[in-house]
Amino acid sequence: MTGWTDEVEAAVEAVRADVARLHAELVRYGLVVWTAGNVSGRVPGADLFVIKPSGVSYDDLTPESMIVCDLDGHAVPGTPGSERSPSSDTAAHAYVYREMPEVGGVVHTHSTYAVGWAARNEEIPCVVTAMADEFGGPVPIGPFAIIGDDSIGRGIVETLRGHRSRAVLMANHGPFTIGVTAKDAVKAAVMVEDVARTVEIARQGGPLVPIPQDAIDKLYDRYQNVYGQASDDRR
Ligand SMILES: O=C(CO)[C@@H](O)[C@@H](O)COP(=O)(O)O
Repeated sequence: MTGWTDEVEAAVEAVRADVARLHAELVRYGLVVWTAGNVSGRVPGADLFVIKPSGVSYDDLTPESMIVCDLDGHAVPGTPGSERSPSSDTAAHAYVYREMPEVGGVVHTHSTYAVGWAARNEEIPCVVTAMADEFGGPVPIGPFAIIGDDSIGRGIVETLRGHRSRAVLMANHGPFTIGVTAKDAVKAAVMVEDVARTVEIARQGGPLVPIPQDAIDKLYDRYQNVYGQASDDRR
């Protein structure tokens, strides 16, 4: 018995379905191997979020197997999935939701090229328009942080708060992305791997040419405010 209102119950069901489905997108875009990545989504109108169980095959993820947590990262007792261990990164996701109320989704993957930049502790420089559009500049490196407690969350927040980028490459680990929804955070995870790969390959051919800051600003503004449809999540 959770004591949730009908509205909260309905919102939880919708986010469970959304988060379960979005893990398939990580597979579809080649961002994960085995179970090395996770998606979570905030429940609108409640101090709750939904995250996957730890180490469970993506093929076996269903809405009912998702875990509903409070913003301290504790599973809500008696809810479906609460008997399982949540993702190893639950405390990190919870910290982001507590500290950044504008965030509605968090994603982590070990996508190959983004992890390559993280392994070198090297930010991805803004040398292609797709980066200016999506991230508004370079994709930053976050601190090295131990897995399992809120250290990663603190690193994400200290790096991304006030930054245009919705992706951070946690040093020697990999990308974490945020979004206004879980789907939006998945999009950022797809895009950061795409630019990590493109810029890596470009650098093999010769020196990279930075985009001037005023052009980055214009590209970012257009993509955030004009590109796509007025009904898009980010507008
Ligand atoms: O990054 C790590 C471990 O390095 C984890 O996020 C990743 O393996 C996914 O773990 P979970 O299955 O979400 O517990």
